This record gives sequence, C-alpha cells and structure tokens, in this order.
Amino acid sequence: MFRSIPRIYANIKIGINASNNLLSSRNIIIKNDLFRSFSYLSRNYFGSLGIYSRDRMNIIETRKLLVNNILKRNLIESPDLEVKIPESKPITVSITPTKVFINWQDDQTSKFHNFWLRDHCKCEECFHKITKQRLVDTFKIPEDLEPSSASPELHGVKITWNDGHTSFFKWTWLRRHSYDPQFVDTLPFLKKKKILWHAGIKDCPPIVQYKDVMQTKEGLSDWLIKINEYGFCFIDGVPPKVKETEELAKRICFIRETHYGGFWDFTSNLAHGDTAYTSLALKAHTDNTYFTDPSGLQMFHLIEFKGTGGTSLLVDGFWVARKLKMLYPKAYKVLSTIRIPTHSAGDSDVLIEPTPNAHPILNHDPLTHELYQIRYNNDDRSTLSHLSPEEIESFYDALRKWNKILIDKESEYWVKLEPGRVLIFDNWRVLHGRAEFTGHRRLIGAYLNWDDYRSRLKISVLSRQEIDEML
Ligand SMILES: C[N+](C)(C)CCCC[C@H](N)C(=O)O
Ligand SMILES: O=C(O)CCC(=O)C(=O)O
Repeated sequence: MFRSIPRIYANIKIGINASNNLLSSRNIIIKNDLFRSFSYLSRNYFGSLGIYSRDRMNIIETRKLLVNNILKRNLIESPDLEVKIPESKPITVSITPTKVFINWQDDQTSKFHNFWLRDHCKCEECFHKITKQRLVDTFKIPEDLEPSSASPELHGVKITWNDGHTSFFKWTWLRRHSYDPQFVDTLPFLKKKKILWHAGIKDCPPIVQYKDVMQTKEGLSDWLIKINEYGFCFIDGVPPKVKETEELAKRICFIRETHYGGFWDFTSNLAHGDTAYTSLALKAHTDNTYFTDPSGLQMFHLIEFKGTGGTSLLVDGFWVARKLKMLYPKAYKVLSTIRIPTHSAGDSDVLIEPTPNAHPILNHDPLTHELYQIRYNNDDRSTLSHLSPEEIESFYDALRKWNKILIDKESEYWVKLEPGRVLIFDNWRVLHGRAEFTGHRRLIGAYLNWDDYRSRLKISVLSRQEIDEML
C-alpha cells in the first residue's frame, strides 16, 4: 500500500533557541539525494522486576526511592509525567514518499505514516471543533498520498499534501501520539501519582468536607483527585440522610442502576440474594466481579447502627499487588493471567455472568503494562472447570500467597463508619469488607460507573487545551 522506495526528500532544519524564538525567519529546506537512515531508540517500556530474595526483601518506604523503583520496574504506579518538549536542540522534520520523520531534541525520532497523519488532520474541515468527532473521510484519502512540503513553526509543523490539503500538527500532540516509537513521557495528563498505602493510613486518611464538595468546583476536584491518588476518601459533615447522600453521589455523575436497584438503602434482611444483605462477615473483596464492567466507585454511608461488630475493612489492592509482585513474582504472573469465572445468581430472576465469563484477578493495561484493575471476590467465584490440573495447582498456590498478604495486619485498615462520614472508594483498586455484626445496621450508598467517574475527574482537573490534545 505504501511505496517504500525512498526517493529525494526534503530535510528541513529549524532552530528554536532558549527563548523559544525561531532562529531563522524562514525554514531552510535542504534537498538531499540520499535517504537518510534514522537510528532511533524505541523506548518500549518493559520494566523488569529486580530479583528480590525473600530474606533481603524490604518494602521501599520513602516515596523518592519508591517512585524510582516503580519507574524502573514498571510496578503499579508511575507518576503521570507532563509532556515537555525540551528547547535545547532544533526539531528536524523530514518528509519522504511514505512517512514523515520528527527528530526530537532528545534524539528520539518519531516516524508517522503520511496516510496516518492525513487521517488525523485536526483542521475544521477534518475534525468537528465542537463535537470533537472526525469529519475526514478516511476512504477518500489517496493511499499514495505524499506531503509536498512541511513547514516547521514555533508550536508545530504545517504539512501541505500533494492533494492540496493543508494540516497543522502541534509538537506536543505529535509527541503524545507518537506510535513509532511510543513515548513513556506522554502518559495521561493527570498530574497526580497514585499513593499506595497500608494500615498506617489510619493516622492520615484522605478526608474532604461535604460543604466544600457540594458548593465549590475546587472542593469537587480536590475530592476527585484524592480518590484518584488514594483509591478512597472520606467526606465529613454529610447529613445522615438518603437525599443528601444521593445528591453527593450525583455530584460526580449519575448513579449506576443494577439488579440491586439504583441508590441502595439496605440492612441484613436478605432483600437481595447476596451475603451483603446478611450480618455475616465479608472478607476483603471488590464488587461486581460478575459484571463485564465492574462499577468504578462505591459509596457507603452508615446511617443507623444499634448492635455490635460491623466494622468496615479497606485494603489497597495496588499495595498488596505490588508486594506480591516483589515477593512472589511467579504468583503475580499467575493471578495476572489465569481467568476466573464469576456469577451473581442469588436473586430468583437473576443469573449475571461477565463476557467473556472469566477475567484475571490482576488486570493490566496492554500498552503501559500497568495494573489498572483488581477483580477479586473469592465468594462470587464460579466453579473452576476450565483450568488444566497444572493451572489449578499454580492458581491455588498463587491465591494463597495473595491472601496471605491481603489479610496481613500491615495491609488491613479497619475503620468504624459513623453517620455523617461518607466513604467512597475506587472499586477497581481498593478492596472492602466488614466484620460480622449483630443488631440493626442500615447502610445507604451507590455505585458509579468507572468511565463517568474518570470523565468527571479529567474535566475537573484538565484544561480544554489538554483535553483537546488527548483526542
Ligand atoms: C448493592 N450492595 C452494595 C448493597 C450489595 C452488593 C453485593 C455485593 C456483591 N457480593 C459483590 O461483591 O459485588
Ligand atoms: O455492609 C458493609 O459494610 C459492606 C457490604 C459490602 O461489602 C458490599 O455491599 O459489597
């Protein structure tokens, strides 16, 4: 499809000095008759876990070491880096019959197919500036399209195509969307790192005030940022009533309806066929492992309680997973690959199973290899009849190692919920549970979808320009 025989190409050099001024009033185009081969470092980000012998194992406590260690070893958290186009050396742009080369100041070189660039043109003719949808007709772009010129400017490069169309691509957009190679330094804009925690969080849990969240944009974004960083957050000063708690949930986004209803208000009366509607103890778990798309956030407000027990449990699943990866890398890999069938079948008119009907407990982003979702509820697991005998053995071995860390006192944060203090947590990261209880206990709350939560978070922390650059 793309002609690969290089012919004459224009090599365009520009200079940007420290004060970001274009060094020459016009771009110098130098015609070379040889196709210059670019050697570039494709920096695929495959961290490799350092070998930790068990007896030498020590969980790195200080954040600086932790971040370096995690960045090196591609563990769970990696600070979302901002895209910085260094101004040290000029960015050179070369055009060829099939691709455009951007030679960055850090000596990395991106190669973009001409067709890809044209198909991603963001001019008003090709991309609807309000709906943010593509208007370009991919199938009308000539397959052998070539640029007739490329004019680097201060903030990006203007490309004129041989069909007469002109496109402009910002340097920061090109760097962020470079696919050959993909750059680690263009992780999502969210500037906040994940803060992994253990039982010690009990001394400094993230807390926001209800009135701030409900009355100010800053209060809302501070709340969302805390949820993103810690995986949970308390909200104090909430009237212990259904109306106000429901409004608080809707401050983020609409409530997710499930077979349990929308905004729930439940006690231990088996109103639904699930142990949550009993007074039994519930081990640390994430909810909705039986949904293809588990709820992203879960909100709890304990508004009535006359009895004993019922203390709530929170565990940072990302903390547990990181410890598992460092102590038992094989077990980590098993729980990241073996798929577990799940169901919710306690209501007479319900048999819910995910599609596909089995997911790993630890789920990773195929591009960044980061852990992004934990799906773990050992009580909602279906029969394991799809595994080989060897897989059965390695699964149970890995599960025991996971559980050992999960129930370790160092991992468990036990907290008594009180009327007026709402708990919200990331159901893809933080596991929750409760001690058994006696007496009357009324818990209200809701599920929120992951995508709608993340949308609210991005809208509340990113500028319009940053959002446009992500698309
Ligand atoms: C709806 N409400 C939160 C009250 C109960 C949810 C049931 C929890 C279920 N066992 C799961 O792990 O998904
Ligand atoms: O009753 C509680 O405190 C929590 C119930 C629970 O774990 C759930 O609904 O998933």
